[in-house]
Amino acid sequence: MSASFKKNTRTPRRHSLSAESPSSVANGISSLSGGRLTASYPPLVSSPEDSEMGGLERSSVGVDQHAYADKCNRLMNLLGGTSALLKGLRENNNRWLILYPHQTPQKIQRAQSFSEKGNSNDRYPLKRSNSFSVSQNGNSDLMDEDSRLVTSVDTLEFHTRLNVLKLEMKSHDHQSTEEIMESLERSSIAELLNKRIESGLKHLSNLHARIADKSSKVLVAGDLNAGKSTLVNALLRRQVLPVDQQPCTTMFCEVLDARENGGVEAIHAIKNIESYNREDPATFTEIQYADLYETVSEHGDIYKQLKIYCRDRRISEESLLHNGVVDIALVDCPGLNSDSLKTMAVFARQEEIDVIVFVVSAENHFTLSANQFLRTASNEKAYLFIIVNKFDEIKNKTKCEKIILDQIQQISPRTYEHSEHLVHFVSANSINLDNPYDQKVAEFEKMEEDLRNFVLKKRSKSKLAPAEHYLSNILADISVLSEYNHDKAEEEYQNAVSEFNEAKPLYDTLRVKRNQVIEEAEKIAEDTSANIHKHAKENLEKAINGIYNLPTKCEWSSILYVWQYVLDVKDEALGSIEQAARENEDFAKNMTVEGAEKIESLADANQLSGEARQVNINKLFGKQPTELLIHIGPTDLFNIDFEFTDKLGENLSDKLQMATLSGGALVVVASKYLGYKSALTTLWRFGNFVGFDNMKKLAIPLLLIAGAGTTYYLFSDMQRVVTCKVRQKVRKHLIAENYADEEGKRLARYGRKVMRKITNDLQIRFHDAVQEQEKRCKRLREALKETGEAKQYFGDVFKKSVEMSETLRYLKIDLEGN
Ligand SMILES: Nc1nc2c(ncn2[C@@H]2O[C@H](COP(=O)(O)OP(=O)(O)OP(=O)(O)O)[C@@H](O)[C@H]2O)c(=O)[nH]1
Repeated sequence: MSASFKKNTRTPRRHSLSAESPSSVANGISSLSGGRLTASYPPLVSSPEDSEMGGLERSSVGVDQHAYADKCNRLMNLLGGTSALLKGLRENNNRWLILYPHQTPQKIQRAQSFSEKGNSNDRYPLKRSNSFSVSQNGNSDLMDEDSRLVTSVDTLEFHTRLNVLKLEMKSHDHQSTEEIMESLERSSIAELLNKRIESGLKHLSNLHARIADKSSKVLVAGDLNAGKSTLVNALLRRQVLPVDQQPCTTMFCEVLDARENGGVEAIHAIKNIESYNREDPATFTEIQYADLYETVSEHGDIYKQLKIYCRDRRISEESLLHNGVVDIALVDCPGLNSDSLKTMAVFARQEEIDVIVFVVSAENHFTLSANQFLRTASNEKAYLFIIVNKFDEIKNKTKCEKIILDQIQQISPRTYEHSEHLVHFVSANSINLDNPYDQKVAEFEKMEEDLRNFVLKKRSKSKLAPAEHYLSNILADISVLSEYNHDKAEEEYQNAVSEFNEAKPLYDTLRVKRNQVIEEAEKIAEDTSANIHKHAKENLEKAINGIYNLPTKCEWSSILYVWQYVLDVKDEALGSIEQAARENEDFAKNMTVEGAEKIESLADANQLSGEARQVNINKLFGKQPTELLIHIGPTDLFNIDFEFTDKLGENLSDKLQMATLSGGALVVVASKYLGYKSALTTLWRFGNFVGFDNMKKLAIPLLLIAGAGTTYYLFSDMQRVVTCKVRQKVRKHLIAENYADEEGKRLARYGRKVMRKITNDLQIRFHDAVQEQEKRCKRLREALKETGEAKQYFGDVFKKSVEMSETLRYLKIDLEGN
C-alpha cells in the first residue's frame, strides 16, 4: 500500500489561493487598514486570486464556489476597511475624546463659553457646547444671558441605536448606565470606548482569520462496516484508508492535503491531540503506510487520532482536499456502537467540524446507535449529509429509498426537507481508485458536488454569517458615533465661527485704540502738569511782587530792638510766599486728581477689565515746598538801592534822605556792633591818623553829617525804611533763586509723576486686554481648525461607514437558502 503513495508522481497544479500564507493574509489586513478606505472594495477581477477563480469557473466546480470565494474576499475587504475606521476612531479618541451620546433626554446642561475655556485636556480646544440657544422643553427660565444651554433630546436616540460599541454599566446602587456615565469624566468614558473599540478590532481580526482559513472539516461517521473508509477513499480517488469486511477502524483518521505538512505525505499517530505539533516529532509517532492497517485496526487504545497527509490525485480544481476555495479534511470515524457513541457525539460537537457526513448501509438501514447519534448531531448542526452506501446490493431500490427517507424524516426533519441534496444513494466501491479519470459515476459525482456545496453553505453559515452580522452592527455603530460627533463638531465649529467674528474686530480695535488712548492720556498728563506749572509760577510771582504792599503786622518798639524787627519783617514776607506755595500745592493736587480721573475714564470708555490702580496723591505730594532760608546782614540795611529808592520817591530830597539815612544807619549799626565807646575811640584814632589839624578841618562837617543823619535816622521814618530794606532783600533773593519757576516745575513734576503712574496702569490694562483678546483669537483659530478637522473627519467616517454598510447589504448572503 505504501507504493500507492510513492507511485503518485502526478504533480497537482499549483493553486495560488492555496499557497496563500497566513502572513500574506495578515498583510492583506494591514494594507487595508492603512486607510485605503475609498479602495476598500477592489474588484475581484483585479486580485491575484481572481485569475485562479477564472480557472475554477472553467472547471467543473459549481458557481456556488465562485460566489462563496467572492463573498469571502468582499467580506475580508469590508473587515479590513472597518478595522481601519475603528483604528482611526481609536486614534482620534485619544486626540479629541470622542463624544459618546449617553445623556438622558430633557437633561439640561450648562455649556461653558469658549472664553471660559482653559482646560486643554479636553476634546477640541472648545468645551462642550451646543448651538441650541433655548432648551428643548421651552423652559427659557433656565437660561441666563451669558450661558448657553445644551440639551440632548436626540442623544438618547443616538445611544439606543448603538449595538457593539454601546457602553453598558452596572452599579451596586442600581444606577442606570446613563446615570453612571453622567458621573464619569469624559476621559473615563473615552477610555471605556477605547476598550470597546479594542475588543471590536480583535473580533474583526478573528472573523477575518476565520474567513481566511479555507479549511473545513468533514466528519464521516456511521455504523460499523457501513463503508465509511471505502467512501473516503472514493472521494479521494485513492486507496488511502484500510478497508475490511470486519470492523477495523478503531480511531479517528483525519485525511488532509499533504501541503498541510509542507507537501510531504506522512502518517502521524497522535496520543494527545491538544499537544500535537506536526513539526515536533515528540508529539506524534510516524507510521509507515504498510503499518497503517495494523495501527488503525489494533492500536485504538494507544492512539487517539491519526493524521494522514496525502496528495489528491485529481487536479486542484477537482480536488476535494485542496481546491483553494474550500479545503476539506475528511475525518473517518470508528464505527458507531454503544461504546463509541459518546466519544463520537463529543467529537461531532467540536466547532471545527463544519459538516457531518453520515454513512448508512442500504442493507441495514439505521441502527439504534445511528438513530441516537443522528438525533444528537441534528440538534448541533441542524442539517446532516447522509450517504446511503452499498446501494448496489439493493434490489428494490425504490422501496429502500422510501424506507430510509421515512426514517430520516423522523430523525432530522430539516435534512429530510432538502433530501434531494442532502441524502444520496451510492455505491462507494463503484469508484475506480486506480484511475481517477475512469468512467464517471453520475450519482457519486452528484453526491460529491452536493457535498462540496453543502460544505460551502455550512461555511457560509458558520463563518460568513457571523462576520456579516457583526460587520453590519459595528458599521451601524460607527455611523451613529460619527454622525453624532460630526453634528457636535459642526455646532462647535459654528459657535467658534460666530465667536471669532466677534472677537477679531474687538482685538483689532483694541490694538488701534491702545496707541490712541495712551497718546491721549499722555497729552492729558502733559497739559495738566503744564497748567500746574503755569499756575504755580504766576501765583508765586504775584506773591513775590506783592511783598512791598504787604500790610505789616510787625511791632516797632524802639530802635534798640531794630534787629528783632528786621527778622520779623523777613518772616512775614516769607510767610506770604509760603502761603502762596501752599495754595499752589492744593491747586496742583486738585488738577492732578482731575487729570488722573480723565485718564481713568479712558479705561471705562474702552471697557477695559480690571480695577484701576490706587494712587496715594498726598504721599506723592507729601514733600514740603522748598524751605526759604534768607540771611539778612547789616549791609542790607544801608546799601543804596535805586530800585528801592524808586519805591520811596523820585525826587532828590528823597535820595539825599536816603543817603543820610544810610549814613545814620551805618553809625547805628556800627554802634550796635562796636559799642559807643569804641566808636569814639576809633574816631579818635582816625583823627590821629589824618592829623589833628586835618581832623579839626574834617571833624566839623563830619560831625554835622553824622549827627544830623543819626538824629534824622533815629527820629524820622526808620521803621518804614527798615521794612522796605528787608522786603527788598527777600524779593531780590527769591528772584535770584528763580523760586517761582522752580516751585512751579516741582509741582508739575509731582503731578506728572502721578498721572504717569495712572497712564502706565492704563497701558498695562490695555496690554492685558489686547493679550487676552489675542489669546482668545488664537484659541478660537485653533478651535476652528480642530472642529473643522473633526467635522471633516467624522463626516468622512460617516460617509464611508454608510457606503460600507450598503456594500455589505448588496452581498446578500443567502444563508437560509438551499
Ligand atoms: N457491495 C458493496 N460493498 C461495499 C461498499 N462499500 C464498502 N463495501 C464493503 O464493506 C466493507 C466494509 O467497508 P469499510 O469501508 O471498511 O467499512 P467501514 O465503515 O469503514 O468499517 P469500520 O470503519 O470498520 O466501521 C468492505 O468489505 C467493503 O468492501 C459498496 O458500496 N458496495
